[in-house]
Amino acid sequence: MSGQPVSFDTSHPPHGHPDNKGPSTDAADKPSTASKPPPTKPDPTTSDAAQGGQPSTAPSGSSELARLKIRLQRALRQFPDFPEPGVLFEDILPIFADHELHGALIRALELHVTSSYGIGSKPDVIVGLESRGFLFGPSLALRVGAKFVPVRKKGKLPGPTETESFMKEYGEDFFQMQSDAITAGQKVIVVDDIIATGGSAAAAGSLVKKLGGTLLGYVFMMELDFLKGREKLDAPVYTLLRGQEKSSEKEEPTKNEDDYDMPLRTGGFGSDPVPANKLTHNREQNEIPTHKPTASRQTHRTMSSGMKKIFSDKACPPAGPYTQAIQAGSTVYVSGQIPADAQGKLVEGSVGEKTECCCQNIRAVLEAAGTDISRVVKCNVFLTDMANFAEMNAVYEKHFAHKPARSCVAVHQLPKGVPVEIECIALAGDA
Ligand SMILES: O=P(O)(O)OC[C@H]1O[C@H](OP(=O)(O)OP(=O)(O)O)[C@H](O)[C@@H]1O
Ligand SMILES: Nc1ncnc2[nH]cnc12
Repeated sequence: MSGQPVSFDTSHPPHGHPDNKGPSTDAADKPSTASKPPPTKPDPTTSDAAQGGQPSTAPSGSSELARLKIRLQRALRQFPDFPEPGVLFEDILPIFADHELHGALIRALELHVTSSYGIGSKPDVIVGLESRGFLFGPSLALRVGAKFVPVRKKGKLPGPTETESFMKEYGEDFFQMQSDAITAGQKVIVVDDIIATGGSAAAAGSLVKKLGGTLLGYVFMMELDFLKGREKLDAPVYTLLRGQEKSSEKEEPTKNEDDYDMPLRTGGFGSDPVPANKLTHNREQNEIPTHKPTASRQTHRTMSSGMKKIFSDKACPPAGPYTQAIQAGSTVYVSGQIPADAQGKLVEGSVGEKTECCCQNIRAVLEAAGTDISRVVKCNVFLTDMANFAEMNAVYEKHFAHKPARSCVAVHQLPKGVPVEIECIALAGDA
């Protein structure tokens, strides 16, 4: 799928532009400057051939890095609606499928590390996150003379381990490191392909610190800027390539193919609505595509399904393959709301306080849909214990004063061990 507009601003050279030989304007270039060349001498494995045909005249670290980045950026692909509808998936694998690009990637990362962490702050350990961090972490470690240590999902590493939890698409997950993987005071860089919400990287950073390591920083191939994952990290963050920068381009005029004079990356849907949580769902209210969209079609045109996704950043974000609410015609279907806040964190307290949180989430989602709680037609309340009915009801009736139709059932279990969940169906604002 070529010829799709891209979303990043015009200060960035577009993907694949034939004239794009100048240095990237990416802020990520900053740590490496001509006045601060890499402290280590290039070794034979960083020769032109190994680097995929870089010029034989040794360029300065920063200009070489800029050129490598342009080549790498062109190779990226995006797949809309993978692994589920509404997700714009960044595919880094074409880089590894081409040995020159693969070499370029490792060289680019090496340039960053050697120029940013000179003598005295050279990393002792590169920590890679399962599983895509394993694709390049070991090669980078070899290049910079560090050891490689994996962070793995729970239950994969033998012997004593340290464990850290983090939130991902289907609830909580756990990362582990072997307890003896890092010795106290060792300097560590954490690497991974993508930082999205930052949960995985933050958990890895915590593990490094638990083991006594000194966290020098994080290095990613790509960042989904709008998710602000880097705010979860307390060490410097470097991102090599440009990822999705915005959750939606709704406010901007649709660009035409003619606005671009170059081939764009295969499968690029950069101007499309883009993901927002761990699996990066569309952040705003977006139409659900029912077929593979063309660039202009997916750029904010009404889709033939007529369904609209609703998202509120004031309610608990989706924690799986669902949307907070879907508007279909004049009806809004709100997914079951559990007592978790806008960061997805479970609220503590009584069943009454938890019911209050469920109701507040419903209010926020309905508001995002342009309607409100007084237009709720039907509620379904799920309790894990009917003994909590009265306490739930006392809070519920304050919110649903107009007494919509309701069912209340006791269920064996609810997600994340919560005692109450409430879903509802409402009339849309314009109904
Ligand atoms: O910043 P976050 O929101 O935590 O998301 C980023 C993580 O998500 C992806 O991994 P995934 O869990 O899909 O596993 P994989 O690498 O095994 O595919 C990606 O490779 C990062 O590790
Ligand atoms: N949009 C995305 N593409 C690839 N990997 C991801 N991990 C989290 N979000 C992702």
